Amino acid sequence: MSHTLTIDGISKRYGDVVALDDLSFEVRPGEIFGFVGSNGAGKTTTMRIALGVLSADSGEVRLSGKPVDLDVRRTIGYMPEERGLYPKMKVGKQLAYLAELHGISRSAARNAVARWTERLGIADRVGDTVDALSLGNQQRVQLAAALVHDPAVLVLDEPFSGLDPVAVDVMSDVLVEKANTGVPVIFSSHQLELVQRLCHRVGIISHGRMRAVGTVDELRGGGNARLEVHAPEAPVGWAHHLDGVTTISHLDGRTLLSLDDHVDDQLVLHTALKTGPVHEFSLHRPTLTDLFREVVTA
Ligand SMILES: Nc1ncnc2c1ncn2[C@@H]1O[C@H](COP(=O)(O)OP(=O)(O)OP(=O)(O)O)[C@@H](O)[C@H]1O
Repeated sequence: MSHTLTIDGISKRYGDVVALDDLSFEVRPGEIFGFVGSNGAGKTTTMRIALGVLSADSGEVRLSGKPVDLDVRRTIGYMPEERGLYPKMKVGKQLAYLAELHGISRSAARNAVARWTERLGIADRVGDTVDALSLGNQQRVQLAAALVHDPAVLVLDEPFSGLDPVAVDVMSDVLVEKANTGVPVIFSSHQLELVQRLCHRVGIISHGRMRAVGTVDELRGGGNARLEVHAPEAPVGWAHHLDGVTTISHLDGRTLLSLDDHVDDQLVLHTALKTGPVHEFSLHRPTLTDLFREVVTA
């Protein structure tokens, strides 16, 4: 059965710190949702509340309409940011134990451990204790721990941090594969190129509030266009007087401008030509990184 994870108006304070302020969004069946935001924006707090290990002051998290209780929690595959493995326990034994904790039979757990350790490239380490593994391999074990009980939802807190490029590819393939079976997948990350490439939709959180949600294309369409102008003789500030035009940078005759919707780029070209020759004039849509900067500094 496919599920929708709904975060409905959750707020959370730690003393005076407002960690989450009426946050709402949903992750749909088969969707990979990228959850991005600055350090301290509220991502981990949201995910911990979604899993039910932390309670919200107000608001609710539901899985297909059902509030997250102990039963629902067992169907969620969670990868915590602080990681949560027993360092002295053997990888295979630990994964089988965690699968059984989620209600999987012993033989099914054994099969799942074999399947996922093979898939994640750690099959030859099942007899080792976790603390004997490199950090990247511990992370693969942590992902295996989130997968061995065949979860209905995946909630992953910075699963890509510290992974080598091959491990990033393996992790990406696994998330796509799970989403293709109808599982909603949410992960947080600071690697925005990866998020842009992998996610169906993205949510940008800042100071505990969701500032933008949508497909990468929707978000990029909504952001200001970027104009790159190479006019070697143009003085600093040549575009400052133009209405709706913001200078982002100016270096060695190359100026990067942000254009509001109503701005006619030909007027900008005209202005640039008045300063001398224009060797390059190119308009592009913002990347997710550009949008992120715009949203979090707004
Ligand atoms: N246990 C806690 N006690 C007090 N304040 C906390 C606690 N946990 C989180 N906070 C505060 O809540 C806010 C949100 O933190 P959170 O860890 O959710 O952010 P984050 O987006 O996951 O950050 P990062 O990208 O750095 O992991 C921050 O201001 C943080 O300092």
